[in-house]
Amino acid sequence: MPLFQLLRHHMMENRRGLALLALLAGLSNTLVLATINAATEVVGDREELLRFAVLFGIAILVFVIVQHRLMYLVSSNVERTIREYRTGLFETIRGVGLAQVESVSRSELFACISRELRIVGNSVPPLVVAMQAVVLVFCSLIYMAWLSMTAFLLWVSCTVVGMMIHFACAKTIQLQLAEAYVKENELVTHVNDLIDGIKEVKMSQARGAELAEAFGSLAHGLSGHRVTIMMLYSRAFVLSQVTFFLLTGLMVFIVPVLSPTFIKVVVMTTTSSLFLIGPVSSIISALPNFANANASAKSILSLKTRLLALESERFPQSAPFGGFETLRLDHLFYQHRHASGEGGFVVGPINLTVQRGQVVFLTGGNGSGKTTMIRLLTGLYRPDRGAVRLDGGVIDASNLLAYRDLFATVFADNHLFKELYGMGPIDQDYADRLFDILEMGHKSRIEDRRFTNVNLSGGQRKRLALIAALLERKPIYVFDEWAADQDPYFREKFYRTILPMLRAEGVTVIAITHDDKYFDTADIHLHMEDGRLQIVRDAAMPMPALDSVR
Ligand SMILES: Nc1ncnc2c1ncn2[C@@H]1O[C@H](COP(=O)(O)OP(=O)(O)OP(=O)(O)O)[C@@H](O)[C@H]1O
Repeated sequence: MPLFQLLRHHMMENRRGLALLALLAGLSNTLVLATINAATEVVGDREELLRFAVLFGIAILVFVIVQHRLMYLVSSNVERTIREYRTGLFETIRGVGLAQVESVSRSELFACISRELRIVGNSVPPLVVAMQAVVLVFCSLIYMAWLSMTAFLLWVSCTVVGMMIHFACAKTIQLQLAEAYVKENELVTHVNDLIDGIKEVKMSQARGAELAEAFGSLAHGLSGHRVTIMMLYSRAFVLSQVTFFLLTGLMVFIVPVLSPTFIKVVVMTTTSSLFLIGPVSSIISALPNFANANASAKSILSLKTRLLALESERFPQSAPFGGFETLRLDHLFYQHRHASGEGGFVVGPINLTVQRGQVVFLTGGNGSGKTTMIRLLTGLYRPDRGAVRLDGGVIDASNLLAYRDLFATVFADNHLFKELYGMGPIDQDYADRLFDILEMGHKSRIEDRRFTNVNLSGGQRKRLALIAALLERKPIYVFDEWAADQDPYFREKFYRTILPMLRAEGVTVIAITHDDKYFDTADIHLHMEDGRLQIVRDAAMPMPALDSVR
């Protein structure tokens, strides 16, 4: 069962304590019942009655203490499991290769990390009550068997019938829940569309109306579905309750006929039966929770299995590279793969040599392979063939993390982190200088290692991203069409002030660009066409620094 599979680990660690507490809770509950029944026999005897009252009080006290402890133990174990799943999913995503992480559905991931795990957590208190009720029912049945075997057999057979009815209903409910889950995820996808595409939605009445209609019809279908599920639950509940009413009726009307016992045994078994209705009802009402939590656990486990099947990139930590003199791409070859497994666009083989301190420009038409080439160069994609070499040494799994740490990047679809995660001590003078050059001081600043404001225009956000990258003080900078978002004034600053400043600092810059006006600022100009790399100009070397071979 998925829910048990999900919670098993920590529950099994504490299984003895949990079993003991659940048993004690059930026994103390049964003791309450037995004490009441026994007290009804001695109503005239004050001394006896007092003794039973004390026993009654002790049973309740034990119940309260045990119940409290049990709930704490279960809740803390469940919350620990939820926490571990959340961080585990986060880490798994972090560890999956870039080429594969894009295949993960965002809405499914968000749903699992928040909604599904919460449903599992919320299902636990009613499930604990239900578990105790199971123990209580079990103990009370033994007590009832001791009172009257006939009453016991009647009770057990009716309960079995009631449970069979319930499980038959539960199967249908499970199927309906699985369908509702799919519809809920589709709803989330539509909300994502609305938020991510709000501008496009606002700009077209027809688009907005159609999206709203699709959402409305999904929501309508889902609410109808939910009503059906609730009605199925209600039917199951009513059937179970009726079974119990019939059961209690049997105690009063049939047991005296079948059993040659005294009237007081009939009264006691009836009391027991009535006493059991509460716990059994809590078991029944926990079943919807259980079914919901089970469906959620199933989706969580399924996502986890799919994520684990993706190629993980757990590379070992290695000593950082102090710097480098020569970076070489040696017969690099990479082929994109479609979700079907079919091979796609091919980049390479690529041969390129870059010396420390050089400024390299990469140009090329849309879809020519520039981004793919940059991802190979930065180690985000692993080449199918060929090697990246740093000062002659091959970059492989053993030193890839240290290699990636050589780069600071501003990608075209860069994400601007408000918090400067992973940055060492910030050089405040350098930061002030960068804010001055990029004229961002009046818009934002750095306080407590975070930007005070990131609600800015696209171009301004890119300028902050550039500041963040430069503050990393890495030996290689990669900029993917950074200047595309800037006006001519800041474009000029980028090519005529920032790049020369970086060259003077002895760092290497590799930039994808289309600004032909500034091509003179580069030491090497590369051009990409249909996955092949060509050298346009190499100011530093008489011989071409790269050759394109296919
Ligand atoms: N994840 C992917 N899976 C399959 N094919 C891909 C993937 N990413 C890119 N491609 C394909 O690889 C080719 C090169 O894409 P790439 O993004 O490297 O080009 P680009 O030169 O950066 O383009 P642009 O200037 O438009 O950003 C394209 O034909 C594209 O469809």
